[in-house]
Amino acid sequence: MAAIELNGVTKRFEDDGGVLDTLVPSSNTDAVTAVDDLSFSVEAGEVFGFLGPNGAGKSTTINMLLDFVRPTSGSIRVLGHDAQAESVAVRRRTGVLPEGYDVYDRLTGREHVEFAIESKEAGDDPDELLSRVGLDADAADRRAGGYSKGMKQRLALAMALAGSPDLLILDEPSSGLDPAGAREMRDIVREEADRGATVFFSSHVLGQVEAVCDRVGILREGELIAEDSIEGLRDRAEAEAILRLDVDGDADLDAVRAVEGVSSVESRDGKLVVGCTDDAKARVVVTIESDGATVADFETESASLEDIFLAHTEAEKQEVPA
Ligand SMILES: Nc1ncnc2c1ncn2[C@@H]1O[C@H](COP(=O)(O)OP(=O)(O)OP(=O)(O)O)[C@@H](O)[C@H]1O
Repeated sequence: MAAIELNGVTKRFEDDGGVLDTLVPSSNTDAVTAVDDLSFSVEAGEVFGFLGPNGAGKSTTINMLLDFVRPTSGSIRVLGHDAQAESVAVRRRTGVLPEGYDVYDRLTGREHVEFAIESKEAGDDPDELLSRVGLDADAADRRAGGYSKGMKQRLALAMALAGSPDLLILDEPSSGLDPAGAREMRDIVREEADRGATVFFSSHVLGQVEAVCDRVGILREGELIAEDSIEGLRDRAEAEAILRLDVDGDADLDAVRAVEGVSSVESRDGKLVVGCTDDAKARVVVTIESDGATVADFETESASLEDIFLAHTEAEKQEVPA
């Protein structure tokens, strides 16, 4: 069974502060399409990494799963419930670590977790949850206003874990955590998946999701541009070469993009960087030179997973090299 299912979901924020109104004329130039005809599903028990650069629409999607934001069109089901009509049922069964969680300065860490346990009508031991995220009894007794950024993030995770939710939604969970903290967080994600929870994990850092996710979806400008297992992405990376070229003169980038086997073309550090299959390398050089430019030098290397991610997310930033 799918734990999360989106069908043709679009969210346009109008200039009225984001209030849903499908009757607002589409000619409204101040409107932002945060999510554009998005369809995908996450299976129960899966750890799904939701990747994308800043502003891609990740938080908007999460807010729609929880009915904090209403889609302009399309339908969303979460844990078998309609995300809008049955949002109370969804939230009861979901633990959320929101991006940039603001603590209540004057409440202690323990009081935060007690509050989360009560609101889930659960019977967890608050100290156990706190120690699971690495906050000891001393920290539990302190007011959260004095916590470091990483401690606040740990506290938010403890609150999300209250009541052993069927679905965990973690928005940039590693932000503010040191490497040891990020590792502990990943261990908890795996433990939660092992007990059968579904984990929906958003991040703009590929490395964070690579170690822990079964599958990833890459979002760019509100659209899902890739959906694959980490293994699938790795296979793709192995089949790809990265070509870094020093070009004298203006290369016709559209012509390079049109070369069979080319998946990305962009300018990085004054070089033209082309992602392509191995056999397309010669065609790329010929295409550049047939247009009057000269390839002064070039080097090739295998693509890393990071390259694949950047190729997908930065494709709009293509420019002619200086
Ligand atoms: N309430 C809002 N009103 C107007 N525009 C909004 C609102 N919320 C988000 N947006 C716009 O929607 C787009 C997607 O934003 P969103 O916060 O969903 O991206 P994100 O992928 O979570 O980014 P980040 O990684 O920076 O958190 C952006 O262009 C943003 O400016």
